[in-house]
Amino acid sequence: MAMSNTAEKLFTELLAIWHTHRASLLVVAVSLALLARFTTQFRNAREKVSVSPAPASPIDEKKTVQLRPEWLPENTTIVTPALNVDNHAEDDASAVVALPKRKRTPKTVKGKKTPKKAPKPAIDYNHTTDKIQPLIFFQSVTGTTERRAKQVVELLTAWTTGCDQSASFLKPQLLDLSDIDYDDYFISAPKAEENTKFFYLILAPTYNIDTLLDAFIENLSETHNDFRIDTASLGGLVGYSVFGFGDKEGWPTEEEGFCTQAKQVDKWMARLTGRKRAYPLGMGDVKTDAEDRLTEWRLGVQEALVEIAEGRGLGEGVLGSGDAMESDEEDVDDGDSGEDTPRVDDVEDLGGMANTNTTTTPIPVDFTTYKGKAKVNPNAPKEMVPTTSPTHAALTKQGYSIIGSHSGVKICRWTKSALRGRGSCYKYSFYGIASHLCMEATPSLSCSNKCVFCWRHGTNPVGTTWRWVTDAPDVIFDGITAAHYKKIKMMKGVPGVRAERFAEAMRIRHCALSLVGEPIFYPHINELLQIMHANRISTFLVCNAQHPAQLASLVPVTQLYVSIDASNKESLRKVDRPLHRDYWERFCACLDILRARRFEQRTVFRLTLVKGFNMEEEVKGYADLVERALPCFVEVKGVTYCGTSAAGSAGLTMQNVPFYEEVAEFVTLLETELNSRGLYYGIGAEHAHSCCILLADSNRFKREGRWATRIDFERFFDLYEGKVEGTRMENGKVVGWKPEDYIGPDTPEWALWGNKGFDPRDQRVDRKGRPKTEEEAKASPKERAAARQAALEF
Ligand SMILES: Cc1cc2nc3c(=O)[nH]c(=O)nc-3n(C[C@H](O)[C@H](O)[C@H](O)COP(=O)(O)O)c2cc1C
Ligand code: SF4
Repeated sequence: MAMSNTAEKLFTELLAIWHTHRASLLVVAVSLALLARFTTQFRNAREKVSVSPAPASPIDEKKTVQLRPEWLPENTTIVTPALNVDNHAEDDASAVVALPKRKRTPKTVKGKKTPKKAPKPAIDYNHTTDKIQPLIFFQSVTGTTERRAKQVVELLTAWTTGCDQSASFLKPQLLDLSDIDYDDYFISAPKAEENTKFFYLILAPTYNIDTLLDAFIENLSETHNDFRIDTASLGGLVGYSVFGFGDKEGWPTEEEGFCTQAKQVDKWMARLTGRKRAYPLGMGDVKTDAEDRLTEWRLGVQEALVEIAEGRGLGEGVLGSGDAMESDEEDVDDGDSGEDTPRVDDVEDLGGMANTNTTTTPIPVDFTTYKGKAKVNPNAPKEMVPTTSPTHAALTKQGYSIIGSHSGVKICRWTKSALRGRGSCYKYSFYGIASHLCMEATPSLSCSNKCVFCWRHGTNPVGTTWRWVTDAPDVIFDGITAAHYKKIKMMKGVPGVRAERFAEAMRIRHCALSLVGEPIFYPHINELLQIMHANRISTFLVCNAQHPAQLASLVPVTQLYVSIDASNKESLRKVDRPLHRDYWERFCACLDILRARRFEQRTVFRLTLVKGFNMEEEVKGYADLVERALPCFVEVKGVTYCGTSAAGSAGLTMQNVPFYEEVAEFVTLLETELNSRGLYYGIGAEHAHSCCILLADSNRFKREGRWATRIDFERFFDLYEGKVEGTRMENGKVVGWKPEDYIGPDTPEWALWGNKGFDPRDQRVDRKGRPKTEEEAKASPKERAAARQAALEF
């Protein structure tokens, strides 16, 4: 009872206080709430700042590299859920600011796209003054399409010279899509005389594996979606038509994949030309009717050419005249309703319309039999190099072991040479890596360049984004090491193999991630590197300076390379033939990243000199690049001629291979130029046999007047594993150590400039394996040229 009275009294008093101070209490409560909210916001903001910690390494400039959204990786296809946990490339890196990742979409839209609708077909052709230049493009992996394209050119040439309208035609030209620069033909019509008008014919096979055609199609789509470029930028053409080759035995219907890539090419060309399809897409089955279908198509094309030449145009609005909306795939991502398009026929109806004769113009059903829903998902990821592909066959024939579907390993000539005591490659002379302890591998056989000196043109997978089935890093590691050991074991019975070296070789100490392709393209490169480091395998990684986002987020390696294939934008375009249109901006961003990381890991510029392409007049330009990135080392190497037809078609011959003396002269000039700018690089070592010379930063890699370019590998791992006090790896970043901390012994006398770089403990042999005397070892230029051909790439 007493308790209840007290409570009642307390309640009455509180009520009285509330009535008296109601206003002030409310003000206090609101203020407290506002303060609490403000504090929370402030704390969140601070937490966000700390997500990008300041670089732990002693980076002197705090210069940040802006990563553009379009440089961030996309389209990573993961095969097992376990792989999905960490796509490293989305992380940021020291001194690198990553912009928010753009939406995952196969498109590269870089701004607002205007206009949305492709213009109606209007042919800018004056039949009294203009001439038609037919260009016949083809892509071929096994040669069928190339042969057929040549036939078409021959027949068209005969027809254009003999027909009534012959005065209107220029001689048809044949162009291989593997060799041309897309930008010269597929952004806008090529530059020519004012009264020359172009007509494109494209002959394309279909492959359900990656070929160069994937890159071509991607390029067409990017051009269409690039806001800087007119949506119908090929509107200047007078017309186009596509013919596809496929195989009905393996891909019986279009739904099952017959000629899908030709259909895609046709779709994008319709868009890019503003619906100037002069004749419907033709398709032929290589095993049955290809010849008949091709003849039929060619005759149709000729008729269309006559109409254009006589000033009758393409026949606007008529089916087959190039309506850009004719495919079920064409509009999925465009947001284009197509409301005012004269003929937005649903493709599923086209076959039906033809059959029921509801249209006045017959549809050549043999060519375009669009019907039914696709059962095969055209966007399903492909294997980069499936076992059934010509690329797989070609690589295997050349001694590569393909691991999974996108990685490769090969034991190089130097590994064999070192096993037999006949000398290691330049990596031994410069850095102390004995070739028999080295494994050469890549987790990505694909690349985003088509360098003139690359032997893989035509069959190699290329692309600007990773879009393949992805293998797990541990599977790749197990596969490449097992394949490497297997190949080493095969050397057991080879005459001259030294027992002790053979035994040593059964423990891989080093991995050169460079072979072919672009290793940082592989989305799980960081995990793969970490597995290697955990096994105390040191890593040299060479990248092509086209993937700044991946480079920025790469974990430290023992030595990080960037290929510098030219000193300026124009020259880089000619030498590397990059697929990325913003290749120069990407390249420069990679240089800035290299500069930011030069105190974390040893950074290297790799120059490959090609006479007539990137040597002459470029010393100053290369010096500018060195000044920009300040790499620890600059390796200068003469190109190795691969002697394939691909090299020939890229315009490369033996004349483009510089002599060692020419490389030496170039390096001396570069050294002088750098020194004149206060950049004290000097020639630290040479390996004449590989036509390779090393420039090194003398402030960092010279001790008491002696060059110290070699690496202390054990020390590298001790630092990496935190076994040296104050050092560790933290979140994939170096803490408490720098490249100078793992410098090895002085560069040996025999590797220094002027001594040619051959370890005297090894035996020099001639090309037939016979021992060379000291005198014979002083090779003539001719012998050196021959040796240079034998020298392997990295
Ligand atoms: C690995 C491989 C994959 C192929 N994929 C397809 C396909 O998906 N659809 C198709 O219609 N034909 C396909 N073909 C058949 C080729 O398109 C056909 O053989 C063509 O003629 C090859 O042309 P080329 O010799 O000019 O490279 C494929 C052939 C190979 C060897
Ligand atoms: S970067 Fe290497 S693999 Fe790629 S195209 Fe150039 S040479 Fe070939």
